[in-house]
Amino acid sequence: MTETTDTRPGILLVLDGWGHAEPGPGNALAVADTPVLDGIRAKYPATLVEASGEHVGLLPGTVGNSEIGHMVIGAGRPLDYDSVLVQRQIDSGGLRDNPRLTEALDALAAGGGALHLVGLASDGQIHAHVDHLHELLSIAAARGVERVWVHAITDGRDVADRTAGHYLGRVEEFFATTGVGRLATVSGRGYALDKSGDLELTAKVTQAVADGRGALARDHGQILAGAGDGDVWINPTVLTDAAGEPLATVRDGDAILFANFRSDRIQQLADDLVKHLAESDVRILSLTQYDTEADIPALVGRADASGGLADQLEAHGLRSVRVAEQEKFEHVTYYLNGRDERRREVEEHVRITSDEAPEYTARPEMNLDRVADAVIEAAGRTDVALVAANLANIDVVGHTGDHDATVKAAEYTDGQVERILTAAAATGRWVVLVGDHGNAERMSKPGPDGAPLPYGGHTTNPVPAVVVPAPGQLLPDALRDGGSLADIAPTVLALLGRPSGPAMTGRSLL
Ligand SMILES: O=C(O)[C@@H](CO)OP(=O)(O)O
Ligand SMILES: [Mn+2]
Ligand SMILES: [Mn+2]
Repeated sequence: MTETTDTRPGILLVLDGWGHAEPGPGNALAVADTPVLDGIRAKYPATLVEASGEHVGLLPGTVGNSEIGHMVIGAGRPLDYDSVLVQRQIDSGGLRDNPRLTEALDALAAGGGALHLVGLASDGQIHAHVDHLHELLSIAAARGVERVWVHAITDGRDVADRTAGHYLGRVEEFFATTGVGRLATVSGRGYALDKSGDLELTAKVTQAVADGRGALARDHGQILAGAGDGDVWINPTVLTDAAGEPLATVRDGDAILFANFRSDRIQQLADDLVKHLAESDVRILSLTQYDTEADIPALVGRADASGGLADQLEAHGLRSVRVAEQEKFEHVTYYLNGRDERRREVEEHVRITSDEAPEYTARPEMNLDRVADAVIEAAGRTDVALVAANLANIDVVGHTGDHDATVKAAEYTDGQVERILTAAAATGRWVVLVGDHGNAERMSKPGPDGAPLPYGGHTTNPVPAVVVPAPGQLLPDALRDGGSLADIAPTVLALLGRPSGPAMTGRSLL
């Protein structure tokens, strides 16, 4: 790690979903007209860094995601992500003997209560893995629990759309192989995993899961036949018996286990169900630790992510201003700080909100101009050592799967980056730009018949990392190749003229 003697304040821009791939079908970033981003990658020290799989603490071959991406950028080291910790407990047999789980299951077996499993049914591995339901069903059967209800959440965002039938079929196979379990409700993730605070969406799932109230269907085939808007927006539906009665409701003596390993979306549903069942005698658990208001016991704890950039800035008395739109505000604050909600005196947060409902395809610009305004304002302050911002468009619009809207999102981002670079030069600041995982560089995937289908999910591609020097700043003419997101915090600290944190295993790219 080379310490620059030339210490200057700077700006860290995380371009969400900004991955790298060779030009080709579906690469919206290669098609987009982005002269500023292309220009700095050619002119200034730049490289590609890994942002997926074991490089950032995910299982090998797993696409990157915003949580682990921002956590590793902040921590300056790979972190065992919750999905890895769960898989490790499964593989070691630890989950089977997990005392919180066995105590709950034994109480159900003794009292005749039912277990309700609530989770995203896909193998997208961003929020959940459907195979974890298989393990939980198998453990419940082994502990003598007779009734297990699966409340499946359909995806269509982390995996190709209209694949819910495939995954629900897998869940039905789990029932056959483990000898226990039935499907009780099916809800699209647009309802069940809303994180915008729209509790009307959440309530429809809570009523279906807890009270068996909502649209009715005899089997999941009937549900999918009516799923006109794709997997994300499948109406929360209750499965019924021949008489049209709901197969399951949550009763006293039952237990609910949330099976997503990622908290930031399912936590809204978990809190709503806890409130809804406050007067009931229902044990509620989660597979991993959730950031809910309610205190929900978790089966698998999370890795320690302390000692990162936020702690180093605080230790050196360096003020930072964090800026993002609401979709990515937690990422540039809470996750960048290692899932630590302590607000440090040297830290200021600017959350850009909008009162109109987001229309990402129609308005790929989102509110990025206001994000850039806030970055430029903070850059003008001499008491601010670091401005750290997330530019959300490329990922958030990328998730729509709409190639042309994503091209526009990238082009608009290019223009706003130009404004920020101009302000940085005027205020004597360097700028580090990095993606947190790939997305828009791959907007289509071959379907079962080989024909390209729209794909709005993340990728395992590396992401660009660029250092734009402050005017007159002396920097090496190239960045070290072969790095990962773990090397960003050490690079930022070196540019600030500070050493890496002792817990950081990443090394400066300079
Ligand atoms: O939107 C989300 O929750 C995930 C995709 O499911 O994306 P990101 O990791 O970028 O938040
Ligand atoms: Mn992201
Ligand atoms: Mn995303």
